[in-house]
Amino acid sequence: MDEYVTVVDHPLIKHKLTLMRRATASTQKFRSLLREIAHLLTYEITRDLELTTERIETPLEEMDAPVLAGKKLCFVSILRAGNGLLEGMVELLPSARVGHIGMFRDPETLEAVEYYCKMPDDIAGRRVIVVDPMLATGNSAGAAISHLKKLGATNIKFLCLLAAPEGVAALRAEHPDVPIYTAAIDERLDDHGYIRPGLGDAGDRMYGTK
Ligand SMILES: O=P(O)(O)OC[C@H]1O[C@H](OP(=O)(O)OP(=O)(O)O)[C@H](O)[C@@H]1O
Ligand SMILES: O=c1cc[nH]c(=O)[nH]1
Ligand SMILES: [Mg+2]
Repeated sequence: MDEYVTVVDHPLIKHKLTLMRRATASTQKFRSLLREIAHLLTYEITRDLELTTERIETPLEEMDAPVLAGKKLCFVSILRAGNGLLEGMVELLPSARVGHIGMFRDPETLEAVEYYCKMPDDIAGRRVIVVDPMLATGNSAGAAISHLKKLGATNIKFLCLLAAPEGVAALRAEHPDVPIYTAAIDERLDDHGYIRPGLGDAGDRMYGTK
């Protein structure tokens, strides 16, 4: 891998991801773990946010205290499963703008089919973080990022929970300017485009649709 791929390596993330992988994890447990991991991943992916200072008064004296500058952030959730990560992210950064892009994978071709898109008008000027728990073939993330670039976005990162080596390679090739952050890279993709060992279908596990 290269410097554009960050595996966020932390014992808490590894432990919580293991709990999510277990086939016995309930829908409720799966969702709450995803939200918790989203907090930890957000901590890492926002490490380079600029700061400025504000003059404040503590109970004892005045000081110049650090605050986030600009706050021109936009999170883009790839529906449906992206919303599980998004929820945890907006808890940490409640002033971020949010865009949604609906994608499903054609089960035969594994190509991404877009069915919805709603973005803030000023997306071109924002730092964009695209989120989807699963990076399998890379088709969904690649198509979502291409759409955002057509809308003028130039500063884009991609955040997922679990990636296949094939998806990382495909996304690096299609969008070499987009850094990828993930909690883990698994062994492989299977013949149906599932990440192995993986955790199954993230959307179905989050929403109990299977
Ligand atoms: O890298 P890819 O091969 O494109 O696979 C990853 C995509 O597959 C899943 O979505 P799915 O199509 O199951 O839709 P859902 O989120 O509505 O369940 C997942 O949430 C990603 O969006
Ligand atoms: O393993 C996979 C692959 C694509 N989408 C998922 O939700 N899981
Ligand atoms: Mg999807």
